[in-house]
Amino acid sequence: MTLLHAENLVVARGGVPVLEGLSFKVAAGEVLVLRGPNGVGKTSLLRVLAGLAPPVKGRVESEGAAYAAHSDGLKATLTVRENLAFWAELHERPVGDALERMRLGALAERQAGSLSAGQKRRLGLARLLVTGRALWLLDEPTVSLDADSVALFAGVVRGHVAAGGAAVIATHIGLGLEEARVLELGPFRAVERAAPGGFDEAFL
Ligand SMILES: Nc1ncnc2c1ncn2[C@@H]1O[C@H](COP(=O)(O)OP(=O)(O)OP(=O)(O)O)[C@@H](O)[C@H]1O
Repeated sequence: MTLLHAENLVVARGGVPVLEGLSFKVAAGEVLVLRGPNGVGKTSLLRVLAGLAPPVKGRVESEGAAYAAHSDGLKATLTVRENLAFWAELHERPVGDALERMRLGALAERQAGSLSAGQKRRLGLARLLVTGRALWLLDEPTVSLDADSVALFAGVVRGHVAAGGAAVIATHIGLGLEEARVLELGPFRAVERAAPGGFDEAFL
């Protein structure tokens, strides 16, 4: 079953096309890793896939996705448990075992604002579990995570796809998900973006 279908996408940021000619499908049970140098357009593409920004051209079809980005969208004054309860209510779902699965049990009564960067990240990822969405769109999900937490995260993704979910993940590091398909975005850079004289925009 296809959970995401992107067709002939042109993706812009700030009105400037950054990626073009992108077509791909993501099926249940699949992990697609987006790769490419800083500024190539991974975040911009994920925002379009999540429906947060429209594509300049092309189409995105999905049944809706859970999106997790740099700003985790956590409520700083609520506890870890309350944050998850808030998200669960929003999605009309039970909190279930999200706390335990992201090893947040011991931090359940702490205010989210007092967590370390990595702990906040784990809470942001626990949020995905309570959305009940089959498709996860993840922007650099392992930033601030230590090696154990990266492995924990990879295990949660593996469990999610084994249960019929799918994930699209922008990341610079290897996640140890051998089954993941990799989409290199470099070849899809929008031509208009290339400055004359071979100027390398990657260093802007
Ligand atoms: N708000 C914005 N307005 C205009 N241009 C932007 C904006 N945000 C990002 N850009 C530009 O759009 C291009 C794509 O950025 P994007 O964040 O999608 O890249 P990325 O591949 O996710 O990068 P990174 O690996 O550094 O996270 C970059 O050239 C960037 O400078």
